[in-house]
Amino acid sequence: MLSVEHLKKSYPHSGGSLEVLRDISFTVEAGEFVTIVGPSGAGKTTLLRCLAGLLPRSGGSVTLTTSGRVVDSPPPEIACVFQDYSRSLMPWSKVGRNVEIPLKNKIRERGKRHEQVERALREVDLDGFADSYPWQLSGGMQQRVAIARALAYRPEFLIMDEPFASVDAQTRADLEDLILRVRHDAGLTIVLVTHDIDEAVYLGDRVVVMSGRPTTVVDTVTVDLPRPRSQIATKALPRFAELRTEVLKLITRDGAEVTA
Ligand SMILES: Nc1ncnc2c1ncn2[C@@H]1O[C@H](COP(=O)(O)OP(=O)(O)OP(=O)(O)O)[C@@H](O)[C@H]1O
Repeated sequence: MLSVEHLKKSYPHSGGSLEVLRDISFTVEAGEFVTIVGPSGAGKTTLLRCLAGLLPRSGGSVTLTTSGRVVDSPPPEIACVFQDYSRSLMPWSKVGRNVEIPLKNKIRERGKRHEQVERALREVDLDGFADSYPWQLSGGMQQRVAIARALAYRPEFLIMDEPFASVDAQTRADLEDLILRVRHDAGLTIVLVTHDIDEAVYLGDRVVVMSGRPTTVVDTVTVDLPRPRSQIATKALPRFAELRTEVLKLITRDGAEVTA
């Protein structure tokens, strides 16, 4: 379980300080899919970077309660996928190598590493593409490489920052379903930030709604929609519409801009 308690983050700004996260507390249970929405500039990326140990906190704590580890640097249990696959993949390295590199310290034996790479590429339906370069693939395929790289690491937690924001609508829907499938198969715990309320409700077990800056948690909405989810059947449920309205009301209470 991941526990976030009274997390605070300010940045130095114009000789003073910019308070971004004022007081953020929530937990993520093992195996849970938690989505986070909030207005632009609320500090969602800042929050994820603090959760992943990539950014020092100004106060509060982030703890992996199973191991008791306080997250002060990137922990081995967590892997991240960011929005901009074009910046996160190395264009000069083939797909297989991109997926393999983070494994180098974890798995010393080359053969085992390659097995893990092939398995991860299969999980995202990219078997046969290990010898392609990222620039030879479509945007959606490149983001699948970034997901495979995270999966190959066999993390307990996957932290995703707007991972589907740079692809077209149909690819986005396909990637959403892919992540639901791999999460189910690998028993992953996922925290995902999105601007898109439909996506937050469709994917999540709970939606954490953040206020505008200086940011607090406005509320957490439990998504009591049946699984497995389906782009057509789930989104046609009256309960889906009720939940998206509930989240939208919580966000717009703050006067925020969102994709609804
Ligand atoms: N490294 C940094 N140094 C100084 N200020 C920063 C830094 N990173 C982010 N900020 C500021 O913190 C605030 C929150 O930024 P952040 O990117 O975390 O928000 P966000 O909710 O993810 O935004 P968006 O929804 O637009 O992607 C912004 O005002 C931003 O300018």
